[in-house]
Amino acid sequence: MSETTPLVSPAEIPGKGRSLVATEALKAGQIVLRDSPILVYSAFPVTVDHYNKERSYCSHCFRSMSNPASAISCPCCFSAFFCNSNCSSSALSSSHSPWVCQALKRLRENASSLPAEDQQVQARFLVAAYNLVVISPANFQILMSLQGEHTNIDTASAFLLHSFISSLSFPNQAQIGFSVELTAALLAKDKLNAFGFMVPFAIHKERSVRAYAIYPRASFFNHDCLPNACRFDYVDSSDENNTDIIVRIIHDLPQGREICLSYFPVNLKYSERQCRLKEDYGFICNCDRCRVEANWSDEEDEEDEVIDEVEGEEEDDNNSVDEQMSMNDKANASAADNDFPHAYFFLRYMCNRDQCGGTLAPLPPSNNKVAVMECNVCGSLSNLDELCDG
Ligand SMILES: C[S@@+](CC[C@H](N)C(=O)[O-])C[C@H]1O[C@@H](n2cnc3c(N)ncnc32)[C@H](O)[C@@H]1O
Repeated sequence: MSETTPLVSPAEIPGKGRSLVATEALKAGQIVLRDSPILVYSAFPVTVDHYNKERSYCSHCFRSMSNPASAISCPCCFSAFFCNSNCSSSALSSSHSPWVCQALKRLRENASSLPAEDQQVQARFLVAAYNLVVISPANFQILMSLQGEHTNIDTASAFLLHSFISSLSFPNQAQIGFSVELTAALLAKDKLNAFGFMVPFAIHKERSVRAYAIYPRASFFNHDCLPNACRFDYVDSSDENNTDIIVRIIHDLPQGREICLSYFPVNLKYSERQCRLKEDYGFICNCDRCRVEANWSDEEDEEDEVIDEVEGEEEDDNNSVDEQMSMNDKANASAADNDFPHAYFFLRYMCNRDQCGGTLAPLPPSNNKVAVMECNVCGSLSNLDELCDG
């Protein structure tokens, strides 16, 4: 997308805050946003068990390390690993500045003061966020302008994390009003706006996140349980901007339509979606799909649960896949049913590869008549006609 002809522009949507809407009619597969992160941080806790995992990804570009044994480690903190000397030297003036290096060293040495693994990851975020004050005050201001208030965060947790950061002084601390409220507000911004880079998809391997990134413009996308756009990342590509996020339209849209992503795999059940949106994002979803599913009878929910239970006995640790199966079964059974008007979405836009749960969007439109769909989780490509025939 060029800066002069944006295909989406910010708008205020009643009850949903800021959002992005189409400035013109959009074609399936069109890229509506390409955005570079203001910060990226590792998703691994700092405890020893994770040491090897962390070595598998470059601490600067976050690409998979082709040969972890040859990674260049930071000689000062021994907590950062780089895939080559370019990443190592760029990191020293940005993501792994001397202050970050000192902070990560302290974090590793004092991991017992933050025993919960998610707090160690939050501490990594805070280190990356406060590092912006030193390396890019403008990006720190952008971060501060994103959604998320200090009141969204548990006070005890904010105090604990703030006391860790307070043990490391950094330049301009006074100018930014360094306080526990500021730390809590930053944590809230992370919670509401961070996107995860997954570890490469592999069958029979649990999905997990390698790093989190925060984007200035992609943070404006609101959620819908039947999204009309989905986001792709190509972290392992050799592209210079490999941590950019790319958002593509799933199907044609008219001008003025709000562009929404789903904040999690679309195959979750109504109750689970509502619960996650309330707990993690602080809102009650009232999208078209939720309005329909709110009226589904208890028996329908129980039917799904029975299918889940039977499948769960075979594979207890993969709930989302079980849910996908029941949603797909249901979609096949009632594609023309008014009770399930969004069945078409599951048939057309959900990846049917085992244990994937990704969403499909066409590749950008070309002269080629056949639409090629790409899955945003496993990356598989399929021909739309084949999918429909299937
Ligand atoms: C990533 S931000 C999206 C941009 C945000 N609306 C803003 O004004 O900056 C996520 C937050 O947007 C709001 N939001 C997103 N989708 C929503 C929806 N479908 N209904 C109501 N609020 C929504 C919630 O407050 C959520 O925590």
